[in-house]
Amino acid sequence: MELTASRAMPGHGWVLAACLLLLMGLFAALVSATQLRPGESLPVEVQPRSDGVVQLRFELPAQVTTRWALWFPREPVSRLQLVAADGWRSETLQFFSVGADEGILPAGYAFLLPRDAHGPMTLEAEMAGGLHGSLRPVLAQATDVRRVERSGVALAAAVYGGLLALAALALALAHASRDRLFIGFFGFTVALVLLLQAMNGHLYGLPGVRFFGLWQLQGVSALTVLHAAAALWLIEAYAMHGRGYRHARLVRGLGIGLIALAAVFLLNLPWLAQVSQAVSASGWTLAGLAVLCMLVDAGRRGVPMAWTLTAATAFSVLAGVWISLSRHGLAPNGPLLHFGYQGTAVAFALVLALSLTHRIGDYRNQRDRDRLARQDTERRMRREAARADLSTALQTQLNGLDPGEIPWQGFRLLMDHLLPLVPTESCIAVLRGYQGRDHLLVEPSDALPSVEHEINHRGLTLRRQAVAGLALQQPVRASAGGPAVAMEALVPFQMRAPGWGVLLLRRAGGDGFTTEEMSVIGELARVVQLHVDQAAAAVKLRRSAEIDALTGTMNRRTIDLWIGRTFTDAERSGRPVSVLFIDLDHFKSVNDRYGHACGDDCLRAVSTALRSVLSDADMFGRYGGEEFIAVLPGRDGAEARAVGERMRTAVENCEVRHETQRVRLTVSIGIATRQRGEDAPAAAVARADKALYAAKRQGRNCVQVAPAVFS
Ligand SMILES: Nc1nc2c(ncn2[C@@H]2O[C@H](COP(=O)(O)OP(=O)(O)OP(=O)(O)O)[C@@H](O)[C@H]2O)c(=O)[nH]1
Repeated sequence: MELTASRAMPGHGWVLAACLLLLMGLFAALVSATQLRPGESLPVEVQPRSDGVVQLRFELPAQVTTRWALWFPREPVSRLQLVAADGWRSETLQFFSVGADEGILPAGYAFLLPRDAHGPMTLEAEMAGGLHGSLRPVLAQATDVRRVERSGVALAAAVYGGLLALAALALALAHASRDRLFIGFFGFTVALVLLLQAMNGHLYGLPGVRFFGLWQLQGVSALTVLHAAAALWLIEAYAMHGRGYRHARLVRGLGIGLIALAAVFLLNLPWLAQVSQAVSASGWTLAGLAVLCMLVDAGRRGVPMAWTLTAATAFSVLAGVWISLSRHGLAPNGPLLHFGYQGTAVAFALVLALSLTHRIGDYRNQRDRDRLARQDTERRMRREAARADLSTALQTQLNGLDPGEIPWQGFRLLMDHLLPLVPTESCIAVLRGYQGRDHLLVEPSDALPSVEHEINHRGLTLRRQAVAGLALQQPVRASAGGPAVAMEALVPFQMRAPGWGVLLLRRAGGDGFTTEEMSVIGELARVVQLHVDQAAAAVKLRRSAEIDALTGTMNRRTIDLWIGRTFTDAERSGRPVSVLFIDLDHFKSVNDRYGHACGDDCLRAVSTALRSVLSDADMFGRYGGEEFIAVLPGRDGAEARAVGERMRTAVENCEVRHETQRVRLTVSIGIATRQRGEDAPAAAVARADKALYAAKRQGRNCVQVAPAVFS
């Protein structure tokens, strides 16, 4: 089975769009809550002076019904204090050190004006740390300022909470998947949270990390470039997943440069303080552009979510650059832009998180592929084990069987090994004319009578299907045209015509056999047939080594083997054994006169005539050329002479017909009987040979029995 790795999850785009819309809606609601409604604030005239002091002019209502406050968004000025001409001084607020009464996530600097303040007022805002362009004072009633502060806290909490939730998710995914990419995402998110906290001035009020305020703006710069390096590494790993990026070395070099820059910022060198912001903003922008290039390249290659990430990155870079410029008074500023940057950063992190969930789909596909591969391996191993088991069983159990029993036993073993692998209701092996015999094997065996009838009925069709040689599946119907009650797998055996055979397996219901099952059936059937053919051929070969090809009687090798055993048995039992040597008379002249083919016919005819005289207990064979031998266990010399005489007569009366010729032959016979103490045949054979020689000398066509000692 082939798996296509689905890169995108179904409905993923909709989930993403819905999440983003929800997030943006939440941000819009929270940001609007941080704004004062029209009429809630009074105008303030801002006049920066060359000595760094900013003059603020405004007019409070004459009626003192409520307390007024001046509120500044929390920008990174190191110190801020308001001074009135009459000597009134506000408390001093610092960006890098949050006072205990400012709360944990202050959104701005709030100064309560004197209780009785009314009419026109001029205040001087003394600040250190630059960034005058970002000073946007808001004059409102103290209760409204507190509400704006509370909304700011809620917005910041939502931003940090969302990002920290994504960081926790990244850690969980990293643990589950052991993919370094999720650790990268965790690092990216944590760096983003720290950066936003540092930029919003929240980091310096948190217990445990307050000390970070020591680095002042250089700390913010270090976090800026670290965040840029994390984004660079993460996007390179995500977008270039499994494939080298053309400019990978450049990107890595930039990343290492940014980390080195962060280390330099953390040295807190005084001369760097002035330029750290500009340098870090440039590094951040450069990294953003590199990320954009990689994402565009990835988008072109069809990496999922690459275009969405490109859009989110472009927004983030633009917002970041804009904020940087506006802080230096080079671009218009506004709360929406400030908070919008935070929203864009969170949206970017969310899009990235959703993009990374594609990896989960990849893992799932990979796991499915692994599982399928494992199942496939297990199946192959089971199949291989079954094949090996069957081969071993066939090798041991077919050995030494009668040729007629070999196919039956072989196909019985096939069923025994096949049925546990391919569960079926019934299994039938039909063999016709296979090695000269018909076989029908049925499992379960009590179905044999009905199967026999059915197979006879289907004989012609089955034969046609067997000869076609194609394994197939077909429905089995209870009646012609009726519904299918079972599926039948038909696997033909490859047999030499006119023999044919098929294996039929039936499975109840409509469930057919899988391709794998059909293949296993075919493979095991082939294995069995191979072994059966080999076993039958081996028997044939063994027989041909024992039998004389011309006469079909034992050959000399077999006779030598058996005569030795007969003599050993006779010595043990004390019974007599006689050996007869029979030689055709003047056979050379038969060959010369009628030809060799006629001579062969004569040898066959004489062999049959001689054998006809002997009993089953006697041994007979061709000893070589025109010489035969007979071994008669339990017969003494007199009995052997009588047998020899009958043999001689049988040949004498035999007329061999070859084409138009009629040939008559005679034989001379020499006989010897085992003597006491002889447990080997050599001496008796030699005496029989001498007796034969004597018979030839006597004039042939006669029988001579060897005396104990020839003179
Ligand atoms: N056609 C045929 N002839 C064979 C075969 N084996 C041996 N012969 C022949 O048997 C003949 C044996 O001849 P000889 O040993 O001279 O004996 P003989 O002619 O039978 O004469 P005597 O044994 O003395 O009676 C030879 O001509 C062999 O060629 C065989 O397998 N087929």
